[in-house]
Amino acid sequence: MNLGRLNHIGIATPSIETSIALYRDLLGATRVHAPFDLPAQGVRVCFIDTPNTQIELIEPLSDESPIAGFIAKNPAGGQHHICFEVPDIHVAIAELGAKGARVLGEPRIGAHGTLIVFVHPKDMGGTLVELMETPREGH
Ligand SMILES: CC[C@H](C(=O)O)C(=O)SCCNC(=O)CCNC(=O)[C@H](O)C(C)(C)COP(=O)(O)OP(=O)(O)OC[C@H]1O[C@@H](n2cnc3c(N)ncnc32)[C@H](O)[C@@H]1OP(=O)(O)O
Ligand SMILES: [Co+2]
Repeated sequence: MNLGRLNHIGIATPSIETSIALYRDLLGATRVHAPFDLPAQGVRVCFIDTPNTQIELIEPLSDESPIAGFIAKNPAGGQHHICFEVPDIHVAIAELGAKGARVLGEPRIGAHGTLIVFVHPKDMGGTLVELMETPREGH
């Protein structure tokens, strides 16, 4: 598996609008994309561009959201996951499994429209890691 670029840092929040204001007004973020719902993943998402990666703000869409538990434990939100690009998600899954790491669920389409999976935080030193298949040119 070739670990690629840091595609985004996932920040869980109880309110995407509140978090947008923080990044825009406190940190001077200038490229804030329009928020959108990702019902299949149980989250509302907003990408904020930085020069070398993105911030991915994620807000639970319901109590069944995979991040509802995180927000219950961290009511103000906080850093949730980091996402790296990989050339081939299936190769990554096979190699991680062969090394005994738990890959959570089946690959599914993420917020950037390519296949993603998550590695259990307990197998990555306490950090929830998302792997995302590198977008093809022009996508
Ligand atoms: C997909 C759209 C978008 C994209 O980029 O394309 C996204 O990234 S959306 C992101 C939201 N989706 C996910 O996070 C899916 C993967 N996550 C999961 O399956 C769960 O969140 C899971 C399994 C990591 C945790 O589930 P849950 O919170 O229900 O379980 P526990 O509370 O029992 O937690 C178990 C254990 O893990 C620790 N934990 C939980 N979340 C995190 C985290 N974000 N970072 C680090 N550690 C985490 C939790 O503290 C528990 O540890 P323990 O020592 O047992 O208390
Ligand atoms: Co993500």
